[in-house]
Amino acid sequence: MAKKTAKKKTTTKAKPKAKVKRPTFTMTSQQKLVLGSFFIITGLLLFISFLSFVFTGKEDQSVLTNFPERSTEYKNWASQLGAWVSEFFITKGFGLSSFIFSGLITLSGVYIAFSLTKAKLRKHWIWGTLIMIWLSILLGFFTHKFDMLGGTIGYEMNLFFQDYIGKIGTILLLLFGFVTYLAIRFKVTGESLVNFFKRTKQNLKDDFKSDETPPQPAVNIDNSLTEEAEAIKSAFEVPLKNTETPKSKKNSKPKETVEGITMEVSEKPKEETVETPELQVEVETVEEEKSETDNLADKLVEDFGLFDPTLELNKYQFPPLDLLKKYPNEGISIDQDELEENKNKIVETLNNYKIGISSIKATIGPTVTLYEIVPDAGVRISKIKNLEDDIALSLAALGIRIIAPIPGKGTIGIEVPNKNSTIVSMRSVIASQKFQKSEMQLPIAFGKTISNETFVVDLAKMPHLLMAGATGQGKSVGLNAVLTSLLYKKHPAEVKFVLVDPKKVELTLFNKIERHYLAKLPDSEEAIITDNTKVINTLNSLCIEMDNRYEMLKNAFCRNIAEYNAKFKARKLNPNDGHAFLPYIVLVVDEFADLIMTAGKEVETPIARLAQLARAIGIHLIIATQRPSVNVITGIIKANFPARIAFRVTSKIDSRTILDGSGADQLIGRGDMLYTQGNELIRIQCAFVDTPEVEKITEFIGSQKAYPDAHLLPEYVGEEGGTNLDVDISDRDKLFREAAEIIVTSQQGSASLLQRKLKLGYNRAGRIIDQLEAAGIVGSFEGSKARQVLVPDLVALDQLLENEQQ
Ligand SMILES: Nc1ncnc2c1ncn2[C@@H]1O[C@H](COP(=O)(O)OP(=O)(O)OP(=O)(O)O)[C@@H](O)[C@H]1O
Repeated sequence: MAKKTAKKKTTTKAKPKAKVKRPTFTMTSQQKLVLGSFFIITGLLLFISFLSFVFTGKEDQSVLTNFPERSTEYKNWASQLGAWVSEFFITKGFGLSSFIFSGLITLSGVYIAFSLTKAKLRKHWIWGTLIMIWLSILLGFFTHKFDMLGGTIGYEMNLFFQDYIGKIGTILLLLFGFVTYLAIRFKVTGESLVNFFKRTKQNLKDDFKSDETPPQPAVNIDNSLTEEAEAIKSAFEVPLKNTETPKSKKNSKPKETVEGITMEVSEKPKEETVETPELQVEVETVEEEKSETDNLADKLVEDFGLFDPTLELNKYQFPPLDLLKKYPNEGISIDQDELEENKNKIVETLNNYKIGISSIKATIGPTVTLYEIVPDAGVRISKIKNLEDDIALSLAALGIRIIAPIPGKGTIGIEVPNKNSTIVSMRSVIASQKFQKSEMQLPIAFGKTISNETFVVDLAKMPHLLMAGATGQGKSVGLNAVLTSLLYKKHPAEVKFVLVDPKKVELTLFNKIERHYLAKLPDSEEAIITDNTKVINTLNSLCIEMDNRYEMLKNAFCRNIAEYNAKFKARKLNPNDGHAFLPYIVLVVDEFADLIMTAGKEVETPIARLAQLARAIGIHLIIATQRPSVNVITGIIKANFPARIAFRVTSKIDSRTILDGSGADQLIGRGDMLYTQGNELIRIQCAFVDTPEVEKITEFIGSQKAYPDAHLLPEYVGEEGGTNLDVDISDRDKLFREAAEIIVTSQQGSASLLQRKLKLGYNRAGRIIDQLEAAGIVGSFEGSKARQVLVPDLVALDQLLENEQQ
């Protein structure tokens, strides 16, 4: 019982002890800088005083004995204070070794100001103080002649030792101190000392020897010796450097080198051993065998140069930068008051939640400033994350976003909108080096990041983009920025746009560049698609284009459009075999929600198909929507659009639908956006391009020589095209006869042959085959085998078709 109570007592006693928190004092970076500078200045002042004391100490001494007065004149460069401290440290203290003290004070200042490791500073202080004492005792031997050498302390300590162990004893004791210092500080060993002396002796000998001795083979030095050499090297860095000998000398004394004396050899011993013949592997490069076509291609390239897709419009001029507007106050101005005010607000708010801050850093962007916070040690980031909403509320400003923690940094970010935001002009991002020098396939300059860097991404890498945002938040401007970027970087031969604009207003300006940059269905008048049924046809046509391109890539043994085009430019692909230079195709759909609501699956299926497969063959989709609800951005669409942009949306749910997380609901609008390509979110101020600017650009391009027509997409005959066509001769496909001839000449009844030769889509080719079957030209479907061709030659075909007419 008694034991128990005793136990209890001890535990109850122990508890409050554990609870007691030692107050931790952490300084902000600014405080550190102030304190650090104070130490540096003090250290320098001490140094100046000491130095001056060496020359003026004698003269000042008489004055120093008196009580200090303001009028008294001092010779010391730091006047009265300098004379007093120097007298204290040098005469009464440690003599000349007091200089070490001034050095240590300055060093401390540097460590504090730049937040360097404290452990190292502690080491400097311990060793510095020991050296100071040691030196002052040593100099104490001479203090009776020059009293400032060892100072009173050094002199007295020297005398103290002399009284007990005599002069020699004191000298030996100091020597012992020196050796201990070398051993501990520089890890010097007896062996390394012996080696060092041997080496010095050897070098001296070498210096006296003539250079006539013929060079001898190099000798390996084992690792243990090299290690020792390293140890001495670190201990005696300076002497070693001085004794470095030229290479010829090193090699001239094999015996000595075997003993492990020649340090220099260890620097590159391996290179020398590699010279042994067994180790050298000769790699024979086998010349790739060239095929017949390769030889022909080389000859063509030799004669005509690489194929130039831009040749037809070789006079085409890219729009000049001047067409884009300059804004007067574009540079970022730093408002110190605002920064200070926001900082205080953040610190106060976090303090209210008992979250201490050890440092805070601001990065000013065009519309938003990022305050990066390092919380006090022990504050859990999850706590801040849980308080996200409350903190945003307390800061009471629209557009605050908290990132806890900033990925990869472990700090917490609070983004606060600037009172005066600056416009990021399209001109500034287009003119940036990053954009101008980019080697990307489809570079897009979206705007500027929070650290005011131009943000350029490659659409080809995305490979499709989903854009969402409530009305009036900058979506249309964003789309224009994308199109403008491409217009400034890509020749009309290299990229084609398919524009879908149900609103009928946003993209109409691009009509002017129809014959340069737009692609359309063969029978349509307008290149910009505003009608929903036409959209379905266009999307299916793009699917056909995709299938065709895959076929072309397959035949050319290429994995992607870049490889294919490179091969085509090198004239390795014959246009007579159906090959052609492939421009990138960018499909832009504005108001995707509208489309999905009216056409549903009919649109979703081809879009999903394109999104899944089109990346390799250069078709890229940009889809914009006002309503980012789940029935518009369905799972299948989302899964295929890893790159997403969110302008401001009205609810957290919308934000989740686009970005898989909140954040877009906390944006400030007017082009403030979040970009993700699957991982982190990047906040960007979208570049602003106004309608008149776009108009000027399209006019400039439109006024130049153009292609005869817009780029034609493959024809797509809708499902309503009917399956009975095959029976009725008059309703046969326009290409029926041509197809029949191809099939008969090649004696191969396959749809893919027609696809390839006639550049048709799978559906149309299939339909023609059905018609050929009905006409008795090919046999019936036989599973995976090609159909049988029932007509032996072209003459028989002519006869058959003529008979049909009668
Ligand atoms: N990047 C930007 N920088 C500055 N202001 C912008 C920016 N983007 C948009 N704005 C401002 O916001 C207005 C609306 O932009 P925009 O027309 O692009 O919105 P929207 O999202 O397309 O709207 P809606 O869906 O109704 O067409 C612009 O007229 C402009 O004043």
